[in-house]
Amino acid sequence: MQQIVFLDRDTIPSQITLPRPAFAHQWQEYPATRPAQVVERLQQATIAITNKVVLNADTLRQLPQLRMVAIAATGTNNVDLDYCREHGIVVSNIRGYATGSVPEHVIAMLFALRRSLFAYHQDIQAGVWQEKQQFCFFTHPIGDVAGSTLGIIGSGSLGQAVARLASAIGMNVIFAERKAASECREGYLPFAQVLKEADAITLHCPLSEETTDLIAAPELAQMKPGSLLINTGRGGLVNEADLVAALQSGHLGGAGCDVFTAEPAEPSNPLLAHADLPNLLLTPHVAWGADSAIQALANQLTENLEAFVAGHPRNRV
Ligand SMILES: NC(=O)C1=CN([C@@H]2O[C@H](COP(=O)(O)OP(=O)(O)OC[C@H]3O[C@@H](n4cnc5c(N)ncnc54)[C@H](O)[C@@H]3O)[C@@H](O)[C@H]2O)C=CC1
Ligand SMILES: O=C(O)C(=O)CO
Repeated sequence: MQQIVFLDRDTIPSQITLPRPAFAHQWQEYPATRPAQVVERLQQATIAITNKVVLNADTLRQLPQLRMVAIAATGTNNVDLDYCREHGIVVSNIRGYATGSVPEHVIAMLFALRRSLFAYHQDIQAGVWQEKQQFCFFTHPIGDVAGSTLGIIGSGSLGQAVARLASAIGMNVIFAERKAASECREGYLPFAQVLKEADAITLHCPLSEETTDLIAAPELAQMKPGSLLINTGRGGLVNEADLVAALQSGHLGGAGCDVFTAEPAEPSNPLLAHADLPNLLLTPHVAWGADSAIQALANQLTENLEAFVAGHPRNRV
């Protein structure tokens, strides 16, 4: 009988139905799991479900029963895929479930930053209006989203879905070729050219060795003055301290960050430590968080388990 252990069940909110697989199984779930608890909790497991709990080689080699890791997310950077491949552990992820939710979050951040919504809210709270003589006041830039250029890094399901929504609101969309590439595929522009030409950049590639610190001081310096950076990919794609410096210097117009190098982010994280910057918008990794998206994720998770047990794994990574 399959022994299924879900390590971080509370990442799926209670209003979402998580269908139980139809095959015979024992199910054990934990609201959350600390690194030190993983090995003990997965000792008998044949199938581990994890959203963000890290399963590295050190942990995996202590789990001889494990046959499948079902990642309850698209991003796979919390699991040592090489180890799993070499040791016959099937890994599956969830695909294309948030093509409504994430793009809406990205576009919401773009509008909020381009129109300085957070900054105006802060000024009203600080009593700035009472010092002015008019029905309105202008203390922060307000620009147009329509007609501006959006640079997209990562052209998978989310990059493409963001492109569709951005085009619908009148943005010009350009896709970046990989940073290290010497030639450009059709439909892509060189990475550096996208940095230079875009009024806003949005990140939709996976976190890997190749993409860690993809955007750091040199790349931020190449971005157009006043441009925006939106990161709903993974925190490690951006050097957080360098991003804060680019906002403080006034070179960057604003940044929207949904993901952080460590989550939950500590108060000492550079972005949290500067969360009062008027042009920095932070959300706690909730771009995927529309109920419709999470329900689609939950359904796909069960389908992945059933396909594995039926002998034809799907969404293998
Ligand atoms: N904040 C949130 O709530 C969510 C964040 N994510 C993140 O978004 C990422 C993308 O999701 P999807 O579009 O569904 O994945 P996907 O697998 O459909 O697309 C990823 C794309 O990135 C490209 N890519 C890989 N390495 C690259 C590189 N070095 N430079 C440029 N492009 C590269 C791939 O070729 C692919 O086209 C996930 O890996 C995950 O980290 C995903 C869902 C929700
Ligand atoms: O699906 C993903 O990769 C997410 O980050 C949401 O958990």
